[in-house]
Amino acid sequence: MNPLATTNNLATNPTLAVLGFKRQIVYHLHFWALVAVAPLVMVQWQQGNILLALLLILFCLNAVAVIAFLRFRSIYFLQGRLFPILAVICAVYSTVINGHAGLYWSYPAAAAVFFLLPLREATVSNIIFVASMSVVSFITFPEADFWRITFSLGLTCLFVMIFAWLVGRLQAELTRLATTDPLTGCLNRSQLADILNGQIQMRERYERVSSLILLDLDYFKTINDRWGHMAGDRVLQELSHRLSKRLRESDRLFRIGGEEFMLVLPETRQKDADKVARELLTSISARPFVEGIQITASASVAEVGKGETWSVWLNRADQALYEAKARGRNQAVSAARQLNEEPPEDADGTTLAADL
Ligand SMILES: Nc1nc2c(ncn2[C@@H]2O[C@H](COP(=O)(O)OP(=O)(O)OP(=O)(O)O)[C@@H](O)[C@H]2O)c(=O)[nH]1
Repeated sequence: MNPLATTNNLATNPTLAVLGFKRQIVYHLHFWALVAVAPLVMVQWQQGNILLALLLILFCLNAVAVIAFLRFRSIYFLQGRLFPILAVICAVYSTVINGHAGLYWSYPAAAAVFFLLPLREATVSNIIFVASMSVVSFITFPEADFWRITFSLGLTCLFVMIFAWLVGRLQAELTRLATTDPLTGCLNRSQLADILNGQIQMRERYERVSSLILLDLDYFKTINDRWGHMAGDRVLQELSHRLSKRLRESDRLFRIGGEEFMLVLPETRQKDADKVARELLTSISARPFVEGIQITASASVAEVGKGETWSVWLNRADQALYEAKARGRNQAVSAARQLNEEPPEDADGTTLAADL
């Protein structure tokens, strides 16, 4: 896959969009820095600054490697970390030997650090950078210049740090908004394929078997009709609260439709997932919801089968949910296994909670 494709085309999920955005930043910074710095190699070489010219060659080689790895291998060469380190070293050394001509490069170098390193790492690096530049300018330039350089470079760092921090927060907030359902806070469908595929890989590679539960409220329409939509919304909120209280931290809770939820239980076999489903249905029917609303739910349970895709896995669970509804609701049904699959050791019929 082209690493930059996620933002050139429309990304298929929010996590990929953020990844694509970060890759674009790394790619463009390295590309344009290469264009700007390559001619300087000749200039410094001709001026006899051999060490600086060699450092700049190293900088350019790193930029070429990062661009090539991102384009053709979809990976970060050295995590993109060599750029800020070399940029800072070159800027400090160039200021020592070239005076103001070298100093000007410290401003883009300081800004680039914030776009390439994690915020905390970038802040610490730039504090060290500004301190080094202050020492160099104190030794190299008149006192008035020393103050100007220290404050202007410090202020540049502060502005870019605030910008990078706010962009990071905005990214996190947009990802949260794009991946969760605003009413209940559960995950929405955007994460569904990724998470189910992750469980399938765990099964294929490590024989770690996961299960999923589909859960759908019974006759929810009548709640809306009788108590109104707001009450219906509060039931859904309380339901997601009750469900998440019973789950482990590694479990994932999705709202995949109006009153339909999906729970992914990593490393949980069918038998244990059946038990969880029964307990969830009990927790729904045992106590009334807001305004004394009494409601039940139907559920289906499916362990991931060997070699099956996420849509086949989900489809098996869907069929079992239809069956739970058809059998009179308020019960959980185990999904039929794939045709080519052996039955579980403790297969005991399909209806699990007819006695609820
Ligand atoms: N309050 C509220 N209602 C919703 C929301 N999303 C979907 N619904 C309602 O949920 C109801 C679902 O109705 P049906 O699909 O007939 O399902 P049901 O009444 O639960 O019947 P069964 O599933 O067959 O037991 C519809 O009336 C939708 O308007 C929501 O976010 N809030």
